[in-house]
Amino acid sequence: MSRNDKSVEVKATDLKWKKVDVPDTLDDFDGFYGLEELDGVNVKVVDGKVTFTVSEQATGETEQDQSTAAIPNDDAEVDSSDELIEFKNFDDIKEGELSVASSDSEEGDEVSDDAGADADADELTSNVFNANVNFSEVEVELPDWQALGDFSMTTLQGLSKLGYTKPTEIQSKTIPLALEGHDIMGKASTGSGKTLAYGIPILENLIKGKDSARPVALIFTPTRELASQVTSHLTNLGESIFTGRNKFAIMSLTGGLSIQKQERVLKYDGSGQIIIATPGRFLELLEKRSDLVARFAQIETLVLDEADRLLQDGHFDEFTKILKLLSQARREKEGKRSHWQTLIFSATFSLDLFNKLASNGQGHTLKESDNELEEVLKQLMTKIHFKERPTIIDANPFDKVNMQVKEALIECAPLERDLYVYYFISMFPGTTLIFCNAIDSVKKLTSFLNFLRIPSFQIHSSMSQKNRLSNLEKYEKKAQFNKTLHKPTVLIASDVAARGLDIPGIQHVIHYHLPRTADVYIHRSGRTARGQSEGVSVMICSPQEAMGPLRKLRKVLSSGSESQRRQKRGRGLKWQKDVSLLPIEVDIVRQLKGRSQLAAELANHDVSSTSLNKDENWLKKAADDLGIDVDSDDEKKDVYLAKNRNRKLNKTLGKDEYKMRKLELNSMLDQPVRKDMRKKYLTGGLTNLADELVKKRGHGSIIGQSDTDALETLKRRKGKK
Ligand SMILES: Nc1ncnc2c1ncn2[C@@H]1O[C@H](COP(=O)(O)OP(=O)(O)OP(=O)(O)O)[C@@H](O)[C@H]1O
Repeated sequence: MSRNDKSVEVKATDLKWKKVDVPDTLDDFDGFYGLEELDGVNVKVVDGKVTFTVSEQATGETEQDQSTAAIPNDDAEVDSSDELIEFKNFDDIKEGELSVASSDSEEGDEVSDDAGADADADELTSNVFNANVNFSEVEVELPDWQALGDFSMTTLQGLSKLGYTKPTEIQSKTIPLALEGHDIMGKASTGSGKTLAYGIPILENLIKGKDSARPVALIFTPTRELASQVTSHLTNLGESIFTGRNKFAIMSLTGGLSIQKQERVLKYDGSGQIIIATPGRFLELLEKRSDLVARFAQIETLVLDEADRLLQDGHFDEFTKILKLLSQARREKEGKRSHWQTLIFSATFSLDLFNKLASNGQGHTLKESDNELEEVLKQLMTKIHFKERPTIIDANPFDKVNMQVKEALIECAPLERDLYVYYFISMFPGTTLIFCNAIDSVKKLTSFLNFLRIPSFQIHSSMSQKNRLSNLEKYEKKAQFNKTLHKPTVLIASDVAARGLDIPGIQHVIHYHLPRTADVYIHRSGRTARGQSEGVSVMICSPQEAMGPLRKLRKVLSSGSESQRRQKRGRGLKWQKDVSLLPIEVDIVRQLKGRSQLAAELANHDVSSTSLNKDENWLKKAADDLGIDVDSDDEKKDVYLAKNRNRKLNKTLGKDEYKMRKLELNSMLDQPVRKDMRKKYLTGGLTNLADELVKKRGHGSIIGQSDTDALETLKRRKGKK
């Protein structure tokens, strides 16, 4: 198509497909192997959909001319965009799918009306072309993204491939300013796309940068998992930049992995242009290799993801040391005036952070009327040297918990937490992430649920990095498989997994223990309802907790300036009205009680005996290292060790006892749980349960229970109020 031709968009079905003769060796199976090709057509992906444009001149000609016009002759200028389209995996296309595309349909074929043909054409385009198009080889248009800035085709192709046709609110507000180099403090709810809000401008700088030796950005995250996730998010988005570029251009630097290997990789040309690091490991590297200080002092952008967490606890000291080293080196090399761009993001710039920062400085306690973010920023500016006063972008000014999260509460006796976790997962067999405040509880709950034949995986901070990542992968794989069977899959974690982790498809978050602070609650609950999806967050607490920690938590969550809240919700809600009680089917709880108790005993045995073995091995190893014999009486003499040992021994079972309980539990688990226990016969009562069973309708493991979706159950309940 020559440049000065105007082009018009045409449907796939209106294109002049040309059959390609298939060699005689292949039986043609009624065209199933029929290859079709096109030329003189410009392919473009707009808003994620494949479109075809041909020159206006070509569409106005006769059938005969069009077919020759479609074949560029020697002297006609062949536009680089003219393409022969060959679709890979042709045999993936179901038979007849292309029949809509071929213009020379056989005589007597049923000619569907226009609307029907259009619908078929759209279906064909989506099934065949969008599913098969290789985004890195076609031109992409994403108008809503391109309105934010002049993006490279690499970024647009990456966004198209990921299916992100529209930016989220925090992305729309952040990206234009970030591209201009401004300092930004961004706040947006969990799962709202903050990673790409700072990631896309940085990727654009990498793509457009001329000097592959100059580092572009340093991104700090509080946990290794989050660093590895941000690395894969950015690598996925910018996938096509790696052809002809060092594959370590984007890399993570975290603990738990070999520091020697990381040093070696950093020596390759073009490596580490974008670094995603945890402060501890990064500081270790800077202190070990002064040349890295000079190198990374040249960055264009510094990012603090989960900034409030990074500036709390242990991270803060490491972080300020890193900034001091880099700022000093920058001043020496490029003078006082030169400074990198700083972007800080979180879903919670919490009061706790403010009070911590204020307590170290000359700050004052925040009054209700103050603007929380402004005050936190004032404090931050005494700790972090910004290039200018950062622009505050608050994409979530009113609500703290993501609006797409439906919250609920289960009140139960302190010793019935396990039973109600089992009840919830039995009733709502989806994907569930359970948070515990203690690692011991994580271990016990994992064992408890596995005894109840509920596939459960654990991640907590005392596991090695390798085990944490492999358990996360095992969970995701199992969840993918169980989803097709409508069976539950559970991940149980300590708060190391509370922040930032973007685990696909988590439907429910359960707070087995109430979190210690409001921001932990917000981040935990934000592991569900990612992107555009919705989710459920359930707190399990005793009546005593309901009047103590829960009351405090709900009041902090429902704080924020009252006028803002009233404006947003029409009237301030009392905290009790914020959260609905999860409806409980008491007769089902009763049926689950026996098996829950047995599983709890078996889990206690498992965890205690494992721990006792570990203690013994540790004691033996310590004695060997000291070259002394361990005398069994020594333990008895040490009061603490003896007490600790007895506590664990009391939870272990004898071999026969263990076997008996396991047999008893398994025979119980083979009995179906039945809603409304009083129904003796499957065919009696209002619903014919036998019919439901045969047709596999309703619940997979509770006969007579139809609801399997917690979100719908809670929405329906909210509607009743
Ligand atoms: N423009 C977009 N359109 C659709 N999905 C998106 C878009 N941007 C990001 N996502 C997806 O939304 C999910 C959440 O993104 P991300 O992890 O960046 O959220 P976040 O705000 O950083 O969350 P958290 O506060 O928990 O760290 C991810 O699965 C991401 O791939």
